[in-house]
Amino acid sequence: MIIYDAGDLHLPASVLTIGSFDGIHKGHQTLLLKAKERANRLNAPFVVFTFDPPPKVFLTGCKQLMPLDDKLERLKEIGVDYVIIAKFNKAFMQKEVSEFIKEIHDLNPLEIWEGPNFLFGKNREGTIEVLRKHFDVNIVSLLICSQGKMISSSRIRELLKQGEIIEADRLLGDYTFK
Ligand SMILES: Cc1cc2nc3c(=O)[nH]c(=O)nc-3n(C[C@H](O)[C@H](O)[C@H](O)COP(=O)(O)O)c2cc1C
Ligand SMILES: Nc1ncnc2c1ncn2[C@@H]1O[C@H](COP(=O)(O)OP(=O)(O)OP(=O)(O)O)[C@@H](O)[C@H]1O
Repeated sequence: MIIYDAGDLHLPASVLTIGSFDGIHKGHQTLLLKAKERANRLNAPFVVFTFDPPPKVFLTGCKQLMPLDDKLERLKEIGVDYVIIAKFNKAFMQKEVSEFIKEIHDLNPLEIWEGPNFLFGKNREGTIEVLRKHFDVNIVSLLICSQGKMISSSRIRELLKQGEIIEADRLLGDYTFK
């Protein structure tokens, strides 16, 4: 189910992950599949809180790897129960860390899952340590590629810019979730 306003969703329990997830590359897939596994284990709905457009696209004008509809399709294949899509704009960006945390409380996450470099809130002031004061936050290890390089949406954008389509595709992965 797709929700456009986080305030519209109140859950007694959930497993949550928050992020841009542009491209749903292999690193994202590792994180999403781990969170899904935990949601199944805890018998709680799996919620993804994402942004449209991805914050980096809005802030820097860089190329978006994947249209929103494709992202939603991938998330459905992974078995996400609820996707919250926050419109990322100047007004949303001003939201304080404490206000965002209040919204998350309405989802009653039993666990939040992120990668190690996750930040959130106005001026990117929200860290994993801040989030841990309120929730059980779990971190997956950063997935790197076989040459030891970082897998990230930014790196894939860079590879595409340089015409390295095969390498970019490799990092995006083949989406065999079913
Ligand atoms: C309430 C809120 C406010 C944000 N404000 C800013 C901001 O002022 N500057 C910024 O660069 N990013 C801002 N972001 C985006 C985050 O830096 C980050 O992109 C987002 O939490 C997704 O994490 P990810 O980039 O690891 O996917 C904000 C995010 C949230 C949730
Ligand atoms: N290679 C990776 N391994 C594990 N988790 C990752 C990896 N890349 C991103 N994540 C996690 O996925 C979530 C969403 O991150 P985000 O969409 O910003 O990814 P990103 O690839 O780093 O994007 P960008 O390069 O545009 O900043 C965050 O919790 C982040 O830590």
